[in-house]
Amino acid sequence: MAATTVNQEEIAKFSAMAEEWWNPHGKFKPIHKFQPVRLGYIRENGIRHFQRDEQSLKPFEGLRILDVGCGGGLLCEPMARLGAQVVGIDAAERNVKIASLHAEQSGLEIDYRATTSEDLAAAGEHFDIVLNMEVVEHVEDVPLYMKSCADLVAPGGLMFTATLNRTARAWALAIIGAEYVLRWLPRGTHEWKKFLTPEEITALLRRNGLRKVDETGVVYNPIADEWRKSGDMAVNYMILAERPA
Ligand SMILES: C[S@@+](CC[C@H](N)C(=O)[O-])C[C@H]1O[C@@H](n2cnc3c(N)ncnc32)[C@H](O)[C@@H]1O
Ligand SMILES: [Mg+2]
Repeated sequence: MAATTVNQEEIAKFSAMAEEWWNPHGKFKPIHKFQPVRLGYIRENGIRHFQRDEQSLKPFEGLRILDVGCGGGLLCEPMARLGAQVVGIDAAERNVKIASLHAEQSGLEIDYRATTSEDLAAAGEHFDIVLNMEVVEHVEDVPLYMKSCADLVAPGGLMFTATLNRTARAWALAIIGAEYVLRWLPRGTHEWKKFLTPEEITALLRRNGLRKVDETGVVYNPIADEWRKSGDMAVNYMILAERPA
């Protein structure tokens, strides 16, 4: 059998929840709550890196963006609104259908495809920005996944990775807290041993020709009921890397 990043159980799990993607109070509530902090991070770093006008309504005009494991398109749509040409891929056919339908309703043109990073990389495509957000902890064959995502980054391009750290605190908060106590996520959403540390992600990026340019933790502030950037990377974190031009 050829190497694959697809874990069929994971794909079945996400397919079964596909109707929920755009419900801010549904099974993807945590992702909806992450939106402001992660969109701000992508926008701010994209503008700085590609020397775009901060005041522009469409600062990503002319950039090609790939969203790997795009789900219902929660990141693709805001990227298209910022002016980017967006390709969204997901191994779950149902996600791609839901995402396409939603984009149509939103009046946005987004190229959604039911495929994987390894197949797209084999086809030789390249993007200015690759978004790898909340996916790596759900794939089979992490080295192949990270290699194919990295291969998709054009020279001078960026890759954003967001995931969960493999710490005792991540087990307590992201699994026991979020799945069992608060019930923010369905039980079984995450498997602790699949989490990767920032050092592991950074090493995988480096091995595949990308250089880390920034990293940040993302923490929940219960008083404001919002997620914010933080120096604390013990649970949720994001890493920004570039492929030197
Ligand atoms: C937690 S969701 C994240 C969705 C989206 N990136 C976001 O942050 O809004 C993980 C997504 O990755 C997809 N996925 C899992 N394994 C994949 C693979 N090997 N290739 C492509 N997509 C995959 C799942 O179907 C699911 O839609
Ligand atoms: Mg996840």
